[in-house]
Amino acid sequence: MSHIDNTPSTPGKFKMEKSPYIHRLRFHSSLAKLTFWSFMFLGLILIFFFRSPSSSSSSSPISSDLSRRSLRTHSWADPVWEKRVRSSARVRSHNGFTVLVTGAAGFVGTHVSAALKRRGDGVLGLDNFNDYYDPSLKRARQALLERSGIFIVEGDINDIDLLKKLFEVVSFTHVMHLAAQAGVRYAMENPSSYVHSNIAGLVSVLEVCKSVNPQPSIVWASSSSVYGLNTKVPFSEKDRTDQPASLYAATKKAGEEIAHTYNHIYGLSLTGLRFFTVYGPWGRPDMAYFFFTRDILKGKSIPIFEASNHGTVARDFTYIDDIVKGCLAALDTAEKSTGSGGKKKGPAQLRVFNLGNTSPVPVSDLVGILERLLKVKAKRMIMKLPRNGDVQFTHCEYKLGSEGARVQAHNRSADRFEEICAVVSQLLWFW
Ligand SMILES: O=C(O)[C@H]1O[C@H](OP(=O)(O)OP(=O)(O)OC[C@H]2O[C@@H](n3ccc(=O)[nH]c3=O)[C@H](O)[C@@H]2O)[C@H](O)[C@@H](O)[C@H]1O
Repeated sequence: MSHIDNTPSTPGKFKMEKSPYIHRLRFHSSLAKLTFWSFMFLGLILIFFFRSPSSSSSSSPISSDLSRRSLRTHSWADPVWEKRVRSSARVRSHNGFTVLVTGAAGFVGTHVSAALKRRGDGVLGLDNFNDYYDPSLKRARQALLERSGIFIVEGDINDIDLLKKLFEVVSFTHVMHLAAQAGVRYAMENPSSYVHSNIAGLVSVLEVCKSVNPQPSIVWASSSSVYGLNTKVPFSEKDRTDQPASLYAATKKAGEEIAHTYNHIYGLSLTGLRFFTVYGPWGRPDMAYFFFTRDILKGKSIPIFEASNHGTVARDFTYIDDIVKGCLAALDTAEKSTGSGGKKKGPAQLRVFNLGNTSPVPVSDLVGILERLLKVKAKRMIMKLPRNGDVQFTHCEYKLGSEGARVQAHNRSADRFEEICAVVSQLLWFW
């Protein structure tokens, strides 16, 4: 792949280094040691738990508990840690930016971080490596970024003390805020994770950004899902966004309103990007193109949704390289925030842009492409579109000559939909 230099195009190459035979041999000889150290470790945890002051005060607020935990685990006083942070954020090109990328071990975060670094910007990553999907994929992306000199600090965006510390060490000119709880259907299972990351997390990032001096410009990930149950196509930024069909969409919509507030009160420069079903190398295993490929190869049935009256379900699938170009263009065109130290000094830029491919593809066609490239016939199971967050279609509109033309200019050209299969089949080492 051309888009991440000097790195393998799939994480499979990392996994290959771990031989299953080596694991098996080591397993028997290490079993006794493992049992011994497990008991030692358990003992230490129990001692720590009973001696810990927080274990006796169950009434302490969650936030301060989180903050205490983070203070215990971060090695902030460690000059080596600070050196890594500074070195990762060092600008290597004339007029380059210093960018804090949240969610850097995520799918989009990894690609954006690598692209920024490649053109000479300073990049520091932040990620909590949660287990929404297999964290080993996030670790593999981390290893990839490390090779190009990008350090990912392990921590949560809700950890205000950590965010403040990062701004103390580095004066970021921009924040690329991509950390979020993704996936529309998972919101039925774990609603609070969406509130925690997409609302509380966004607020804590903005709280810190508004307080520092100088304030950074912020570009952040909204979603095509904010168009919700709208039936007018294509979706324009001017369309209504008050009918979300999932809690995910509602939290992204809330994010857009929160952005308005911080822009209005504190003069933060804010650009929200509505991503349309992003796909590509290093993608997320919870997405349909991923598990469809896995299940077709396993001979399992594929649930293909259709709307009432056999209506087609379609998505404006958008290739990752286009999204990266849009993110970089949004950073490049972002104006400076106007406030400082929590005080607004004048009106600041506030923008929302669609980032999509502008040509929706029916899900049944996606399965057809996978069948052709995998050379395996899928067992199609046509199902009624469930009422758990899915919308019938998404369709991105761009207006040439509009304010967003520069940000969106790149997104109309590429249609690499057929790369899905090649990429995903290489990623199947996860299963
Ligand atoms: O643009 C967004 O804002 C969102 O894009 C993505 O959501 P979606 O567009 O729902 O992607 P994805 O799950 O791959 O389903 C693809 C298609 O397969 C259909 N689908 C899905 C599952 C299934 O079992 N059967 C099926 O037909 C399904 O109905 C759909 O038509 C991101 O995950 C989300 O985080 C957010 O960024």
